[in-house]
Amino acid sequence: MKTTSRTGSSNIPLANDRRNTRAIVLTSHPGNDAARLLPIAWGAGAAQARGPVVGTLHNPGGRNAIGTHAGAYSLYRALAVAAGQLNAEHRPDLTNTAPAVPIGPFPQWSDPDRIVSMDPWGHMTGQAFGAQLAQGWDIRPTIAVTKAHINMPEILAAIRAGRLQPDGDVLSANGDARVTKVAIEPVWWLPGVARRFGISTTDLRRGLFEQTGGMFPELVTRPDLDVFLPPIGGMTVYLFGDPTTLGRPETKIACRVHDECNGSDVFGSDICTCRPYLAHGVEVCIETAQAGGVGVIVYNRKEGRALGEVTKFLVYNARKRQEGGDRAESYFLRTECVAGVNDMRFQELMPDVLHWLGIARIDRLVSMSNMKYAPIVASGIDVVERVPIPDALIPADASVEMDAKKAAGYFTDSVPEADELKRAKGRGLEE
Ligand SMILES: Nc1nc2c(ncn2[C@@H]2O[C@H](COP(=O)(O)OP(=O)(O)OP(=O)(O)O)[C@@H](O)[C@H]2O)c(=O)[nH]1
Ligand SMILES: [Zn+2]
Repeated sequence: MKTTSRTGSSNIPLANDRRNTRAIVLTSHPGNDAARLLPIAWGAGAAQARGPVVGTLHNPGGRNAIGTHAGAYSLYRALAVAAGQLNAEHRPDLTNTAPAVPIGPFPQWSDPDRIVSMDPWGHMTGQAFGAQLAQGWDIRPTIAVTKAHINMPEILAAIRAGRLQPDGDVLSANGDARVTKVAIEPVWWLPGVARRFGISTTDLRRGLFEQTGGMFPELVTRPDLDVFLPPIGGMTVYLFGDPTTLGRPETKIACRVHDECNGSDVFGSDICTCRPYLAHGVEVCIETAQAGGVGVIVYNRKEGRALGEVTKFLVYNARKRQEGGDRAESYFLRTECVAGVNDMRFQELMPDVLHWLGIARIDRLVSMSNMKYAPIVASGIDVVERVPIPDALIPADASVEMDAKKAAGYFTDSVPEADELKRAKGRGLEE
């Protein structure tokens, strides 16, 4: 490759020569200074006692975690560096990037087993670890908190139908809703993740090592490093109402925890209920915020029940081509045939973000999924009411999915009869 080529508008001086001559330093064996000088005491009550997570790539001895920040994008970063567009030594200038609204600390942050899949101090790195930053440690935020206005056609329709009333604050007459939005990257404390699933840390680390094709040797060679920045998508939280009232027992909370479905969420595909239920969740959140509470939408990047979109589309074909047509009875089976399981979302980790927000009770949980409800309750959060999707919002082609979920134990008072499940209700491939 020609190392002098440069594209894009970056003015960062290139380190091409260094890029090609820098020694490769293996991080797979102990002797690591950061792990000794900045140990992480996961779940310690105060930031200084807990210590910062350091995933820098500049100094292999300056790390106390496995993996890299924004792990899901690390290969794009590798391309940018290899192509000479990004200086591998670049350190972010974090001026003015601090949270737009303070969140926490909450008592839940100081229980090591309560939050194991994100860093509760991840948005407060500048504030909490100023001393270490001043010493030159490369400490980066894993959470960013900002503010926005969002506008969804379903919310405008709810205003027109008289279900929502604009108040000029939470909701404007043009359908704009004011939100605080939070982007969260995963940070796994491996002993806690293993305990959540009732497996040994050794088995977890071995599984992670093998299933990533040996991408992170430290998983097996560095038992002194307990924190892993996994190369997977994180989540986004949308908060409606005043987030500074979170953590107070009197604050009413509405919540939808939603898993990504690009086809429906973004493109409006009618094969499932994802976007309609998400929009209904936003409506309930706005109502709750207008009554003085906080509405919480958690959007997890777990496309196709964490099986991925290719698997999902393969399954759609299999469902629609099978003898007897697309029907609820074989809905999960068709997924299992392709993926080996019908779901890999591991909702056991999902309540972490709710504890990070200081939530101890959800007044209105906008979900019918027992796979979400059970871990939320088991993690110590009370759920007062479960809000099903209104029947009128279920798209025509989604009735196969809805019947299958209800038959599999979805929260409902209308479990479909066996005959219903056998009946082809979904469209064929050419319809
Ligand atoms: N693999 C696969 N995934 C699907 C299919 N239909 C929907 N999904 C995925 O299933 C997930 C649906 O998640 P949610 O909208 O949170 O719904 P849920 O888990 O059924 O629970 P509720 O909260 O009651 O809606 C998303 O990740 C979708 O991408 C399908 O046919 N195959
Ligand atoms: Zn969907």
